[in-house]
Amino acid sequence: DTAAPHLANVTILATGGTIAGSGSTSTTTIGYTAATVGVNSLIQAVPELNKVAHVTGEQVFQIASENMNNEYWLTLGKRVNELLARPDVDGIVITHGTDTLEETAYFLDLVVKSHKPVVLVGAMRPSTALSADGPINLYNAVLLAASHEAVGQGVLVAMNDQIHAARDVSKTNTSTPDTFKTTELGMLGYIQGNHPYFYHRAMRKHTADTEFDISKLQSLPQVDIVYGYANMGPAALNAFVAGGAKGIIHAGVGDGSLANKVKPALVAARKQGVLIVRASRVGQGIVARNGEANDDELDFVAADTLNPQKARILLMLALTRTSDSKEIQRIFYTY
Ligand SMILES: NC(=O)C[C@H](N)C(=O)O
Repeated sequence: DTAAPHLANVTILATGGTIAGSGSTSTTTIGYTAATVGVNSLIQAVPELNKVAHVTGEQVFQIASENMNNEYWLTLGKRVNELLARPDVDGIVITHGTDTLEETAYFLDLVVKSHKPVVLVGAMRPSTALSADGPINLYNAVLLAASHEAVGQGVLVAMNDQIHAARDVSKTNTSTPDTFKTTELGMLGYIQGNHPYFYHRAMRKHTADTEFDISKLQSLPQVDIVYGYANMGPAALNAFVAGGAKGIIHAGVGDGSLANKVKPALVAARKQGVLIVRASRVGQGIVARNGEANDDELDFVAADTLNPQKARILLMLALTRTSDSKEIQRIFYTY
């Protein structure tokens, strides 16, 4: 460690993904193997990290992020909270596959109990590829996690020289390095010339200001997503309810409309105690309470601007606190 003594202490928690992937040739950008390179190799590949922080690496798990699950989230969230409670840890970077990176970021945004920076980062090209994006993304993420500008900003995503808020960012392209976008609500800023620049801040409550506590949880309640489309019927919904779902995210068409063929099954599920959240498959815009459906009468919850996969996370955490739908609606307008 050749870093200067005044530098921040940043822990890199590695979880796998393409940033830790390797392919058979330098032009292999699909059909490579994710989650093969260990955290020490990721750090050694970027000696410039030593100029911006005292970096420590820890391999939390090693998976492609399509295999992310609730148990991994609880393990990761607890580890982040343990580390951030220590006075000798100033910030955390999490290397992660990009497929579910936005979900992990939002989960941590809701359960991390600290104002210290937490930054998620990934790559779209494996470490062996020409112009691999992992090393520069990792450098930017460590720079951001070591900065005073990132303190109190909630969990951040650093990709492609941009800074995004966990709640609102999404993966928008299957393969290009500029895939992470906060399309309409807007990203928070840029990283340029070894400096983070912020222009916006997240408005909803996050990190140290949330009401969620995972420290004693061993599991999360089952919440599933049903996808809306023309000719949709109730079969998937009924299967999830029969399979034990405590909550359902209805990723409806438009602004969360309910098809006549599906609505009775949603009402029946709610009568059995299953929480129903109306979200949208569209990707942008509000699903408003009592907008496209009478949520007061149906006892449903509106997702506001959360996409279905993030609404699932908020509903799981809400269900660890309450099963009252009005209280859960308050939670959906708070985070
Ligand atoms: N670019 C990536 O990281 C994709 C990979 N399938 C993952 O999410 O682990």
